This record gives sequence, structure tokens and C-alpha cells, in this order.
Amino acid sequence: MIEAWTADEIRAAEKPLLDAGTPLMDRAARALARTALADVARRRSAGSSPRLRLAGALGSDGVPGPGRVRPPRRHGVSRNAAHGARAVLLVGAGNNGGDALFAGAHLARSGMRVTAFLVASAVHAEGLAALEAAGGEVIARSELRVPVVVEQVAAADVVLDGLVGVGSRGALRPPSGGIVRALVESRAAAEATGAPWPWVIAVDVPSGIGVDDGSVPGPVLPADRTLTFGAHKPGLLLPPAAHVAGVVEVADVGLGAAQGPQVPGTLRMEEADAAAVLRVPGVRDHKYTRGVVGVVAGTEKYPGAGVLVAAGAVRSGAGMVRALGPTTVTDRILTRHPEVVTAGGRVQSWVLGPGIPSDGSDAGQDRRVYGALAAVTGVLDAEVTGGVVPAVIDAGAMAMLEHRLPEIAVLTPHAGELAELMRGLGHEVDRADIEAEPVRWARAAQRATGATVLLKGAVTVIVGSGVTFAQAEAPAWLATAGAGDVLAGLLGTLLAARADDVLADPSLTSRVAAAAVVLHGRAGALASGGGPVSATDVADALPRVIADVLAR
Ligand SMILES: NC(=O)C1=CN([C@@H]2O[C@H](COP(=O)(O)OP(=O)(O)OC[C@H]3O[C@@H](n4cnc5c(N)ncnc54)[C@H](O)[C@@H]3O)[C@@H](O)[C@H]2O)[C@@H](O)CC1
Ligand SMILES: [K+]
Repeated sequence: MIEAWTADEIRAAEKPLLDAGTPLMDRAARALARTALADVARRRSAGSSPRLRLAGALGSDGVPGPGRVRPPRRHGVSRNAAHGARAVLLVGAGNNGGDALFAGAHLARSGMRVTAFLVASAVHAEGLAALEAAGGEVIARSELRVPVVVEQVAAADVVLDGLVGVGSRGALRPPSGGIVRALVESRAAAEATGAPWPWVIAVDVPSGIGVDDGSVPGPVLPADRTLTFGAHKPGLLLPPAAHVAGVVEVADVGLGAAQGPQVPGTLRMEEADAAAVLRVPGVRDHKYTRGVVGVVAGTEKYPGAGVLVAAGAVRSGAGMVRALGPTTVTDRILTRHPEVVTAGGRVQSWVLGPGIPSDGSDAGQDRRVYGALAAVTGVLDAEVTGGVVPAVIDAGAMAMLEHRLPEIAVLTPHAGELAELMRGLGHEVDRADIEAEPVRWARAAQRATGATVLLKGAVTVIVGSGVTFAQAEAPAWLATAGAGDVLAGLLGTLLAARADDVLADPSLTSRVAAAAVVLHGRAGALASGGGPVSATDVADALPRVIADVLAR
């Protein structure tokens, strides 16, 4: 599990070390210089076309930048083939600028031509002296001209963004804001024309992101890599800021895991954690103990959703899947998945709503959804409903909520659906608002409904009470019709398998949901192999992915 530390938690952890004279900045700067040297050398040997730059930011499995998290590195600087390369440092007033200056001194001593642009009249004094002593060029704030910065950056091999780190407050102020805005435009122009553009390394965080909340309140220079010190920060995991962080790597400066947050608020689940959520059947298990998933999905208009939910549930190892609906839907499900049962009966989880439009056009499916929701919320007697069980509430079912939900209910909207849900709750928001601040709105939905909220996107966020998971394993190819239905079925299976545990400890729900997202993303990557993928392919890849995750 990757645990992000807030700015305050970082400060609390570093304080005793700094008081004891631990050279944190020296370690950070060495790690930074080593990374910059290695990146420049690698890019020089590979060429530096935009295509190659992109290839560098992606893993061999095609997982995009925010998803790639490397293990901590030890500090130390090695000299290499970066001799004569050009480095530009963007230097702010605080210690983040100090890191950049000391790293620049290492780079200059390694034979790079280093230019530092100071955006403040007073910067880290020792860092500045070190850079000057190493022969770096320094452009003072009084001499700063935006076109010159842009020109120098465009001609550089590597840029270290040290404008602001965990001391950041709000959008970048002038002159940093103006410089970054101009650089973002220059980068876009270079991308459009195929002109070269340097490799950008964010020092600790891309300057200007909301370090604790993942917001992007103003201009931010997108990084190819973020070298972050001591531990992850929430903003490096959470969208939209995660999208400008590139490949995130933690430099171990010796903060020590023991000094991290007591109860981490922002997490990224890894495969081993997903494996721990899975319930592997034992010799005493039978189909009922493994979990029965009840599915109310699909209508005459959208029958495929029922088929895909069933596929997700069956292929991820449900003990049994019960699919309820009109025969046009259940017949199709049976044709594809003869193991599905279409008679009613006890279930350990519900999947409600995929393929059921909110226009009331299928009264039968609506009635089934209302009945199941009554079970989930406990508003009807267990004698009638079969009892309270966890549920996945998707698509049309989200428009049918009449009662506050328990945490064991998982809402699975995309941005448009969340906007609709929040409008129904009296908030004037549209899809663009949700996309700009997905975490804020997912948290608002969690508070307003009581449910666990799984907001789908390039980085999917899962919000339970007091915890947010940010998962980025899905390749962009996974944004395809029906992929969400497969996820709903898969999550239904995981919830059914852990239903007793989830009922005993509802806070487990967000963990189970995050595990489903990990497996779904991995299945998408496996099925895609770097190319297009269908929702059916994703479901078909689930058994392999689950076996692989369990085998590790
Ligand atoms: N925590 C650790 O373990 C380590 C931290 N170090 C560095 O120290 C940094 C934190 O240093 P500081 O506390 O000095 O803070 P920062 O350097 O992040 O920022 C503080 C400065 O930025 C200005 N500032 C804040 N918001 C701004 C905005 N929106 N626009 C323009 N300027 C803004 C402030 O006025 C202040 O001068 C970390 O990010 C990291 O880079 C490293 O040196 C050593 C290891
Ligand atoms: K920075």
C-alpha cells in the first residue's frame, strides 16, 4: 500500500531529524542530481524525439505516468554521459528552491551547463553559493525576462522545477505563475510541431499543485518525472494533479516509515493489497459460502449491460450469480453464461442499475432495484428482503435513491453521473466541475449519501469515511462502453465473498472497492496489450489477472 503524507505530516516527520542536524536537503539534492544525470544520459542514448519522451514516461505495460510508482532510491551521485548537457533550474524562495540549487551544483560539477532562474529576490543562500562555486549561471529575479526563460528552457536537456514544494499555498503567484503559463504554452507549441522539449523533473511535487488535495488551482508545468522526498504526497496520487506528476519516484532521505501518518487519508492500493482482499476458496467452501451475487442490470433497450455485469461477476469467481430481469435480458445472459441462475433467492451482494435508464421505461427492473435498495438500506424487514447485504449501485439505480445509504453500498459513477447525482442533492455542478475537482466532489457525495463512492476516471478515486484510494492502473484503452459494467460485476463478486467481513466492519468496503479497481485495471492492461480492448476482453482476462495477483 502506498501511503501519502500530507505537508504537515512531512513537516512533523522531518522536524526531529532537522533538529538533530540530519542533512535532509543534501540527501534530497544528491538524489535529484543522480536522477537528472541518469535521465539525461538515457535520453541522449535513446534520442529525444517527443515519441521517445513519451515512451520514457510509460511503462512497458503501457501504464501511464500517475500509475507508475517506483520503490525508494538511496541517495548518491554518479558521474555519467551527461557531460555538456544543459540544465535549467527554476528556483523559488523556499527549501524546494534550495534542493534545486544544490542539485544544480552537483550537475555543474558533473560537467553540465547549468542556468538557474531565481523567481524570488531571496533564495536559499547556501544553495545559491554552492551553485555559483560550481560554475553555474544565475539569473537574478531583477533580470528575469519571461521570453528568455522560455527560450532557455526550450534549449535545455533537463529542467528542475524547484519553484515551490510542500510549502505551496494556492495557485502560483507572480512571477512564477506567469513563467509557468508561458512554459506550458511553449510546451504545447513544441508538441504540436514536434520540436524538442526538455525532460522536466519536478522537485518533490510539480510546483503549484494542491499538495494535500490533488487540485490544480492554476498553471503547473507538467513533469515527466517527480522525485518526491521521504514519502508520497496526496497530490501526487490524486487527480487532476496526478496527471501532471509524470512517473513518481520516492527518494529515501531517511524520514523513516514509523514517522508517517497514524491513519493515512490517501492511499494507493498495490497488487499485494488487492490479493489480501480476495477470498480464496478452501476445501470446506461451496457455492453459497463463496458468495452469491444478485444482479439487476439490463433492459430491453440495453440488454448487453446485463451480460457484461454477469461476465464480470462470473469471471471473477462468484459462487453463484443470480440475474433478475425481463426474459430478453436473462435469455441473453444465459446464452453467454449458462452458469447464471435467473430465479430469485438469497444473495450476499447486489449489483444494481447498469443498463437500466432512469426514464422509468422498464417498470419491472425499477421495482427490482427498489426492492434490493430496501434490503441494502434495511428499510424493509429482513424477512421480506433476505437481509442487509453490500451493494454496487450504478447508472440508473443512482437516480432511485430515497434513503441515506450505509457505507457497504458503493456508488460507481463516472463524472457525468456524479454531476447528475449531486444536482439531485441540490448542488449546481456539471461534468466539467467534477472533472476539475474529482476528489472534492467524490468526498462531497460520500458525505451526502453515506455510501462509499467510486468515481471512475483515468485515476479512479474511491472514498470511504476518512479514506481516499487513488488508483491509476487502467490503460486509457479501458475507457470503452461496458467496461464499467464489468467492474460492477467484479466488485459485486468481491463484496459477496467478503460480505460477512464487510457487514462486521463497513470501513472495509472502500478497500474491497479499491481491490476491484486494481484487478479491473490490470485486466484492462493485460487484455489491451497496448492496443484496443473490449469490455468482454476485460472480463475474460480477469481469471488470469486474479491468478497472477494471488501467485505473487
Ligand atoms: N521534508 C523533507 O524531508 C525535505 C524537504 N525538503 C524540501 O523542502 C521543501 C519545503 O520547503 P519550504 O517549507 O521552504 O517550502 P517551499 O519551498 O515549498 O515553499 C515556500 C516558499 O514558497 C512560497 N510560496 C508558497 N506558495 C506559493 C505560491 N502559490 N506561489 C508562489 N510562491 C509560493 C512561500 O512564500 C515560500 O517562500 C520540500 O518541498 C522539499 O523540496 C528537502 O530540502 C529536504 C527533505
Ligand atoms: K517543485
